[in-house]
Amino acid sequence: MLRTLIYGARQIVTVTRNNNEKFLCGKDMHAIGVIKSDAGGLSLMIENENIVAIGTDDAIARDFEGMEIDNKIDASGCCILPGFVDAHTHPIWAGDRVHEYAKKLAGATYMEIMREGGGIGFTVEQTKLATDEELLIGLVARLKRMLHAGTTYVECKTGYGLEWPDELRLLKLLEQARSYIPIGISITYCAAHAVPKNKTAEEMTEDIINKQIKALRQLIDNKEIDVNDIDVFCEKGVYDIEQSRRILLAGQQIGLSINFHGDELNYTGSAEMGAEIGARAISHLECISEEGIRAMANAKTFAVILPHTGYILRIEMPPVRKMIDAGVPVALGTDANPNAFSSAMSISMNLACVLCHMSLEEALAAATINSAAALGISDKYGSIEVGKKADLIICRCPSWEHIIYQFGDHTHIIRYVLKHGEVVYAKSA
Ligand SMILES: N=CN[C@@H](CCC(=O)O)C(=O)O
Ligand SMILES: [Zn+2]
Repeated sequence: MLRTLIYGARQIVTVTRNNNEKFLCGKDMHAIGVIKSDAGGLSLMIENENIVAIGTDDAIARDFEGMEIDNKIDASGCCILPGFVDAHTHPIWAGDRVHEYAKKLAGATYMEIMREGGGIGFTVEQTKLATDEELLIGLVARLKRMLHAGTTYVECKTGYGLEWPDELRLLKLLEQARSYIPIGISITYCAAHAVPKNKTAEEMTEDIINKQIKALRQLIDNKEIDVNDIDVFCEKGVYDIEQSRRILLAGQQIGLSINFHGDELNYTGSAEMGAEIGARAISHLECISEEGIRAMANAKTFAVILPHTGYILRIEMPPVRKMIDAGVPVALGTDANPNAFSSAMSISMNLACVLCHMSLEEALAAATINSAAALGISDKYGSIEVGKKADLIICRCPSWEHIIYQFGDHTHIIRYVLKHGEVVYAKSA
């Protein structure tokens, strides 16, 4: 057995307060657990991959007296937080879209660019032209940036292939990435991300249901690929509400959880439809209705908020305060993709606080335990609790809030990132 001790910390941010909460909602999102030391430091003991004890340095030293400790990490002057869980990313693609960024700054909308063949269509073309090796190198480099920014688990969507052979290639590369980088990966199948040129949404709906999802089922049954969720871009001019419902239900029938893009640029009724069919999570929701908020609160469907997207597109932010007050569990993601080019959850949290009016505590709960729950993994990840996986960030700062407050400066603050108890990133002195 490998035993690792982290000692001397100023604060340990457990996030959950009563152990075993699988997510936080309503007022509980603001009341996160933080252990502070009045005198002396705080310790956390890890055995193999798991957290086995949390307490003062003195108490942990007493409890483990005489036992062999293989690694010791000095966290004096530091705060320990759970690794961030990024609940929504599109990390596998080729060809950037910096030229479109300039167009957007000059006033072009997301849909205007998409209708001219840019946006997702442009990235699909560039991705098709790239070799497997190029795609894998780009993917692993992006995942590495995320890991160094404190993300220890990430949802990764396909969606720049659209048709089966191309989507299959992306699935295989996402699966391969697991052996190149120690970050947790939850794969989401998102062939319904856009409609390919010369096809209609109806033709693609049939193709995805009758061809792609059937082929996917075989791969999953043969244990060739571990896919978790099914996704659709449910949006005016992309997949309509009924096409989205059919695709999502077909995915659900092969055992995938429903986790999709809805009510982003226009109100489509995605929130109501998602809650009705048992979606675990719906992302964006900038245009959600009051009825949609009630439906998601009742169904306890996670709202995955992506503030970087609203910021870059200069669109109205989702009504996050109303959602939290109504009891919708709120999670957070970077949306990392060639439109919203960003990989740091600390930046998403800052934007969530300033632009979506979340408190620091709510933003952290959304970026940890709730994002883990939005991916169905909060039994093991998303908080610091005895028995959970030791996915941790050690930050040098006077109090944990600095990781959000010091906008864009996470590289200066994060000293160590641990995945399953192992140091996978250490800031050079
Ligand atoms: N809205 C749809 N999909 C992505 C954007 C992907 C892209 O533009 O390449 C999103 O979540 O923002
Ligand atoms: Zn997205």
